[in-house]
Amino acid sequence: MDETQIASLLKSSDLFPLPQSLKLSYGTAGFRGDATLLASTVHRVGILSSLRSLKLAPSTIGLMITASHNKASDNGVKVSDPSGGMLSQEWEPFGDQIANAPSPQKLVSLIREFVEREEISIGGGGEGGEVWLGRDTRPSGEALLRAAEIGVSSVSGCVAVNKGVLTTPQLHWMVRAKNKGLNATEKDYFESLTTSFKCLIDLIPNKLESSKLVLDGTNGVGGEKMEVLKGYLSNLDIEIRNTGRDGGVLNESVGADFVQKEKVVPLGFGVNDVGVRCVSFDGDADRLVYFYLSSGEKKIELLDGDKILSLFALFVKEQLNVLDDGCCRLGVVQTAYANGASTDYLKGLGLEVVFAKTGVKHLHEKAAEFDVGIYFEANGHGTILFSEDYVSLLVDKRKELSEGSDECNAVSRLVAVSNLINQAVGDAISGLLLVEVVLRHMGWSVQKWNELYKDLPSRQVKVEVPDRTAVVTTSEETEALRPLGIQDAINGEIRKYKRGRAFIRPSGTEDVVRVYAEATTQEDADSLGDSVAQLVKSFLGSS
Ligand SMILES: CC(=O)N[C@H]1[C@@H](OP(=O)(O)O)O[C@H](CO)[C@@H](O)[C@@H]1O
Ligand SMILES: [Mg+2]
Repeated sequence: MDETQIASLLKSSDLFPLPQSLKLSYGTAGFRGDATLLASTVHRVGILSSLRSLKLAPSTIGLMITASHNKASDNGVKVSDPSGGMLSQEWEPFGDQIANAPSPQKLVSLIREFVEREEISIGGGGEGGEVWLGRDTRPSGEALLRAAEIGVSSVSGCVAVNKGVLTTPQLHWMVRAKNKGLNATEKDYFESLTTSFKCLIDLIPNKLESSKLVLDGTNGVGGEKMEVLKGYLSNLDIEIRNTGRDGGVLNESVGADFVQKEKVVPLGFGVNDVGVRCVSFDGDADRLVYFYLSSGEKKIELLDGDKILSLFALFVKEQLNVLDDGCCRLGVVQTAYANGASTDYLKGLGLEVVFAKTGVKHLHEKAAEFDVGIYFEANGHGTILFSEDYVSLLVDKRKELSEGSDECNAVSRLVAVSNLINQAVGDAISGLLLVEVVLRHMGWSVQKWNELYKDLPSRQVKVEVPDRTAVVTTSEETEALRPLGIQDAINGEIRKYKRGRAFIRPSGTEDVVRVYAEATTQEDADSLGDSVAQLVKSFLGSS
């Protein structure tokens, strides 16, 4: 790094001093926190993104400003690698180091060391770097995006391109397309999704009239983008509520996280919606869950990520059965939060089920090991990954099949699904379109879909503790290794309940320890959850 580069980094870092006592970690999904404290973090992630782009030159990197399901006053930042996947985990420790560097001088010396170690060539006349920036609808997003732009441009030869308000999956999709040399605008995203959606609808053998779907847009970017998408589609009957324009607050008693965790209707939904198929997005539209009201009360029937996964798995498997394609390795990936009944159901279908740590970066990695890998977190974040080799095999196969035959239709469906469902990351918009197609294909109502299996009652509790990092778990997060003795105490509680299951882990996105409990009745699940939460408090102290 030459003197001019060092001076440029020092000058731009002076503009964004680190707030006192801020301690951040890249976590499950990037850096998150109170938006007023994040300018230095976002600026530094701008620098990191430029370095990543130079390291992998020529390539475009994505930088997304969002705090997803967290409250509106929070914000955050996460990075997309050129593949459209999450930032390589190998770079996360460097991200942590620079985000927490106490002074511009220390920051620059860390960057200097890293650039040398990684042999990144800056301003050497090689390929320049490019970072595409997106943000959700949070009011703090604009100023933070500006901080990111300044960070990106303080690295010589790197340019920041502001793509404005986007969902997280849109940005990931666009970055992936750009690096593959494909058309990569937001319009291309909408066109690609709607073309494959129409193709799948055309391939439905017995088309029935479809009923109305109601979307809870969580007062965020997802509702806004679904309104744009509606303009591209004639065959989707959808009503959009909680768009953010009707006075509601982002994620406040609305959205996928609220609906999935609380199991009650979001604001804006009520007695008039009994029996209607409804869907909720989260704040950056990378998660979706379906639900319906079975009575006039607030309680809902929830169709979570596990049920969406099961629906997708059935559909894909049905197509593979038509092809009699025993050589396609189809697998599903879940986390410890997956409802035990869903895992039993999937295994009962003869599917290979594997487990990963919480956070889509972990699930994505495992799903990519299959020809077709379906992954979902129970909270509704997931997608279907098709290996490139398998898609080309399908495309070649289609050429040999007679048009309109069952085999040809099955191949066409699979290829269309690979174009519809976001290959970069879980995407509420493309997930919604695929659920709608599959339900119509099966001729199923949301109630019928819900009957695939019955969820075991479960309960999630958040416990605020002085230091959540005191909880250390095994790699699949089902057992706590620290604090010493807590797992034995948890096991003691679990043993008291029929089909009891419970685990704890530190959240990667909130300053809490999470407790998950499952049992055969809701009372038992609640009681198990509460007693494990009590154990957490007594081992770690409450804050
Ligand atoms: C139990 C739960 O829902 N955890 C969520 C949540 O992570 P935590 O590390 O649990 O805070 O946010 C992540 C990002 O959206 C998501 O991937 C994950 O599934
Ligand atoms: Mg999200």
